Amino acid sequence: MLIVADENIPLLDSFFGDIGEIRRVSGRSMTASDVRDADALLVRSVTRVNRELLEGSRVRFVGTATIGTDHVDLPWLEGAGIRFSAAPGCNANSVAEYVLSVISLHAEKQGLEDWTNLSVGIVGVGNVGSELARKLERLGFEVRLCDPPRAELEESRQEPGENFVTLADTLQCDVVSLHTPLTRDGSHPTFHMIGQQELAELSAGQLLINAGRGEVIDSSALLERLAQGNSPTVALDVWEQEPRINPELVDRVWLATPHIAGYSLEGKVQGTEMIYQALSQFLGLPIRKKAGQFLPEPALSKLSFTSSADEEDAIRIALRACYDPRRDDARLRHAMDGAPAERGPAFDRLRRDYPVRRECSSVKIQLKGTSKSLQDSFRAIGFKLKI
Ligand SMILES: NC(=O)C1=CN([C@@H]2O[C@H](COP(=O)(O)OP(=O)(O)OC[C@H]3O[C@@H](n4cnc5c(N)ncnc54)[C@H](O)[C@@H]3O)[C@@H](O)[C@H]2O)C=CC1
Ligand SMILES: O=C(O)C(=O)[C@H](O)COP(=O)(O)O
Repeated sequence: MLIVADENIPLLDSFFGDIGEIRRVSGRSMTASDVRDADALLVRSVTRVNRELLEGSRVRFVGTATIGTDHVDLPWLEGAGIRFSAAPGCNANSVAEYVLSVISLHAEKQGLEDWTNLSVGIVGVGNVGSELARKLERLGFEVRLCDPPRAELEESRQEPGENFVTLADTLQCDVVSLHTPLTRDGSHPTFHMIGQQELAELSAGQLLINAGRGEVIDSSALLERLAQGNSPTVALDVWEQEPRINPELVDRVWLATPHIAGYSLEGKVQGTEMIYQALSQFLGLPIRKKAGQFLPEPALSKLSFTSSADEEDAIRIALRACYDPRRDDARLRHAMDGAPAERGPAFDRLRRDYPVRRECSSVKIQLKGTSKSLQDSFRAIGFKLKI
């Protein structure tokens, strides 16, 4: 059995080595000739999986080690009888931690003494949005949720569900965080969902975060908005036309990262684990391996705080010890300084050579004499506590 896989999927040998022969190829430049004699294809988000890639091949199974599936022509795969599996939720916690770190930096920049005074609107309340909402609510933030597809579903089932609000209501919040998939059809398409009109609703003091897909924001409209007065602060992890992103937009936004919100080691390895499970099931093989067995000891495993610690400082220190988006921002800005033809490859290299980043759950926090509210905050973020 031949498995063709994106070389950037971690732990290929550990998970798939005893299932078949593995051929590693570049996900970005994968062609039909790379996959023609494969039985299974394993990809990440940078490979367009469609008729052009797969027609005439032996491929019977496609797995993507990602949450998003907008790079895959699902109707075509179904019509061709090819089994497909994604990795829903694999890196949801990683994205939620990215957003928390961004909000904490924003609160500090605003000189806020208590970051929970910010209201947060979440657009798209699936695996990522729900995980983020859970953490924020436990921390004490006011959170507004916008998810028309879920709202309609719950209404049609007459289920008591979340108290969803409209996009317009969400845009009134101090922070607006986008977590929808990229869709172009259906009753709630997200392509350019945030355009000129929506951007005009946002003003200085507000923070707009996009860690969903770049095309959810109309970037020409965003560039225009950022050139006007009273414009919002913007943090972008995802971009239109990756990897050849617009350097002018990078210049104009406050935080710019190269689509790495979901790049915790845990998130990536769980993605591999989920497609390993799906392929094993498809082939009728037992599932013997688990992500946890391949996760190394974290470089930072313990942090201590005593009663003298200021609560806001303690949370900031701990969050940023795990993940500080400013490092990724600096790397991306540096990559954009290169020659125009070099920028796309540089964007991809930042992602390929991404340093190991561990989630907050890998760090144990030792607390001596600290308040109950600080303990609750650490737990809400996902840290383990030793009191
Ligand atoms: N930046 C990064 O590294 C990552 C980005 N992502 C992106 O985040 C997206 C969301 O991930 P999950 O929460 O796991 O997906 P999910 O499928 O669990 O949830 C998406 C939610 O968005 C809602 N939605 C759809 N259209 C909407 C609209 N027009 N307005 C408001 N809500 C709408 C859906 O009803 C659903 O509840 C993924 O599709 C992917 O594109 C995911 C992981 C990492
Ligand atoms: O899971 C998703 O969806 C994502 O956006 C991934 O984090 C993207 O990572 P790559 O597949 O582009 O490495």
